[in-house]
Amino acid sequence: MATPHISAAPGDFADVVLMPGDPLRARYISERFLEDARGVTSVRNMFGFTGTYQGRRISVMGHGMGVPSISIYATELIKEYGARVLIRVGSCGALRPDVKLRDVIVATGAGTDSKVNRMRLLDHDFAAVPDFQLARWAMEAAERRSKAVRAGTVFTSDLFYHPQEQLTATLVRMGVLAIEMEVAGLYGVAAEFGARALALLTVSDHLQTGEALSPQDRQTSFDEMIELALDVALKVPAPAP
Ligand SMILES: O=P(O)(O)O[C@H]1O[C@H](CO)[C@@H](O)[C@H]1O
Ligand SMILES: O=c1cc[nH]c(=O)[nH]1
Repeated sequence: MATPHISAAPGDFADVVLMPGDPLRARYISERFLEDARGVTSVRNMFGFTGTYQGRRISVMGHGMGVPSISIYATELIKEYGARVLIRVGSCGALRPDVKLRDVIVATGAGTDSKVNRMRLLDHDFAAVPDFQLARWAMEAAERRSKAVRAGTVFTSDLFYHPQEQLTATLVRMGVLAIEMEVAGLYGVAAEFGARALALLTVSDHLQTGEALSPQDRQTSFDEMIELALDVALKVPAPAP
């Protein structure tokens, strides 16, 4: 039962899928955190793996860059492979001075310049929010691990190189923490197909100061975010066999 973009067999994916943008980060997560992991798809080198974490079956798959890309993979995972919980583990650019490099953000809502959610909702604005329980589990996990996280809104842009010079200042004025390229799309797909979604984001660069994480720092910071995502995954009741 391959789809146009996923070559896995039925049952190859777990009900919970962690999704980084970069497929190589998906491979890294499977090697670093999962036991008995095996590759289940590699169409276009968008790698997906399934294994276990503390005995719980979990998958991890890259989603690429941008709303169209994550929309394809999220839709096929939910509709064709039975995924019920999608957790984006991504990077983002900080907008506000009080948001620092390495901060982990629990994206409690996402504004966007993408039109996809308006296409879903008769051209009206859609409230792109995560599943509340997943977000709560993420906050509780952060507290247990004594990891400070930021909960707040982000902005999902179709353009990495944005032509509107006033965008950053306007988003700061609206209290938006960070900018990235997929969250609003993920929350829209989940809503459309009755799945649950959450996005955790690590601040990899700062739009105000120009600072950016070194590759080494990037790795360490992402590990902390992935541990939180896995804590959330462990809370999701496993499907009946
Ligand atoms: O690191 P990921 O998860 O890909 O996230 C961010 O990085 C990419 C841009 O460089 C976009 O996908 C953006 O959302
Ligand atoms: O989409 C992104 C990701 C990281 N930093 C940015 O400025 N934009």
